Amino acid sequence: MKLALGSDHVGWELKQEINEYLQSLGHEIVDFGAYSSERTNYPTYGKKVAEEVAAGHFDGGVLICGTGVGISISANKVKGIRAVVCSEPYTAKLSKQHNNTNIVAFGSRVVGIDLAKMIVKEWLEASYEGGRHTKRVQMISEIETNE
Ligand SMILES: O=C(CO)[C@H](O)[C@H](O)[C@H](O)COP(=O)(O)O
Repeated sequence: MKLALGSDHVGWELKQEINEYLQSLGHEIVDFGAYSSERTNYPTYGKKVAEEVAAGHFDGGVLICGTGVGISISANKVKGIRAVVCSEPYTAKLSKQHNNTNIVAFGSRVVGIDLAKMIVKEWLEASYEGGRHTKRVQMISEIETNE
């Protein structure tokens, strides 16, 4: 898969490790920053990755900040984005199966590298189930349209 990565300065180090891991699994990665531990602002990167995914340039996105919360909130402000923030792989898996998430986010202050790897692996390997979930996901989209 072609994946867009983003983080703030707090998530930068973990993003480097996740980038290497995803490439080792054969995925094509583009890192949209941050590119150092110098203090920056997570909305910048949440928005950029979300816009790239929403535009169809990537199959999905991975976002990392201190908790995963701010950067995922930022991403979810972009139309067409369903970003999940999670700290264990079960939520990541079901977010794809039931909610058709297209971005997974987590926090470098919350999960270590091994759990982060499990989260992204479960998320990437899961597939959206459609069926009874289709109407609900459409209802989410309609919220955006009716803004
Ligand atoms: O977790 C985050 C947002 O949900 C951010 O990484 C931190 O809250 C924060 O922005 C880190 O910035 P700091 O100025 O270095 O504390």
